[in-house]
Amino acid sequence: MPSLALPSVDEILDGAVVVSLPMRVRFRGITEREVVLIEGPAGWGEFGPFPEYADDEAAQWLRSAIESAWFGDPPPRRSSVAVNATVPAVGPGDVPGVLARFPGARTAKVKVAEPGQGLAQDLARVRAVREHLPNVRVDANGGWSVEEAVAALTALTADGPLEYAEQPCASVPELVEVRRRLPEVRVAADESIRRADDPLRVVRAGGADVAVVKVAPLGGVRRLLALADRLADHGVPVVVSSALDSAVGMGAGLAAAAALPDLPFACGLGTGGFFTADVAEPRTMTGGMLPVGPVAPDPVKLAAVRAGSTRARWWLDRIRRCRALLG
Ligand SMILES: O=C(O)CCC(=O)c1ccccc1C(=O)O
Ligand SMILES: [Mg+2]
Repeated sequence: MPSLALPSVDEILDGAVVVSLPMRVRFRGITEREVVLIEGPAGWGEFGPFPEYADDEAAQWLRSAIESAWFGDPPPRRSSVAVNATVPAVGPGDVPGVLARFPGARTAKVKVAEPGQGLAQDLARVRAVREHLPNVRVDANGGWSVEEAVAALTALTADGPLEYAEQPCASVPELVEVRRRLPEVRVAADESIRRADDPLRVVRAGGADVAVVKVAPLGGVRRLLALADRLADHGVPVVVSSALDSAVGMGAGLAAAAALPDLPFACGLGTGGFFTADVAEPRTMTGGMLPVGPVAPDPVKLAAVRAGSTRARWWLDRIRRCRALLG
């Protein structure tokens, strides 16, 4: 991919569609997910860096969208991928309704350390999930101090096993310390990889047992696969996860998961059900698995979720700036 010529900004913007997908539940503080779909000779790609990301970080997401639309997916090694249920910071009473959107999933990732909530709420939510599913991981999005992480993970593992704790604390030294204090709890790094200049730093420092990897922030499927290769040299397996992607972006995540030589954990690619409308017919989850393969947007569905002209202009300007940064 780096050796291939990138399309011009006019080629990228020709046919680009800005969409706003309404969400069923608040997640990451948002209730509407805006992304841009671009079309190239190999199919469709998705550009959806979160609005607060600076251009240098967002440029990697553009590289990823270009890869999908101009160069397509690498060969798959599997035709379907096991996914986890993703449980936002809801009350225990809402857990069954959330889990119902992930038919057959045996693993749940439960959000914890939500601002404004406490350990009692995390424990209640995780307990409610354990009544339905055997396998639970938690994601704190860096929300705990080391002391809070040790207390929370001790309490959460007193009740039952945890597959791993994703980004319990924000910084690499804190992750290293949590691992040292709780050697029996696996730590997964997400933001320490996705938002780092050097995605291997956390692993070299001894801060992660598992790496959560997302296609767009890493600059595309092939870059993700190259990173997974290097992580494997350190004995660290990867879990491919979404960035709240539309059905098009999810195709890239599924393509990456399908191309990996080893895939020991369920992937966080089941979040399509968070949207009440998407750009294509939702993939059908059966037995906790999603089928691999690209999708093209459905023109009728696309028209229904098209963003207004002010937001569209903002996104297309952002693409212009990011394309310039890719050189
Ligand atoms: O991994 C999953 O189960 C779903 C994806 C997810 O949690 C996520 C989606 C968008 C932004 C951040 C995150 C995250 O892992 O923190
Ligand atoms: Mg995470």
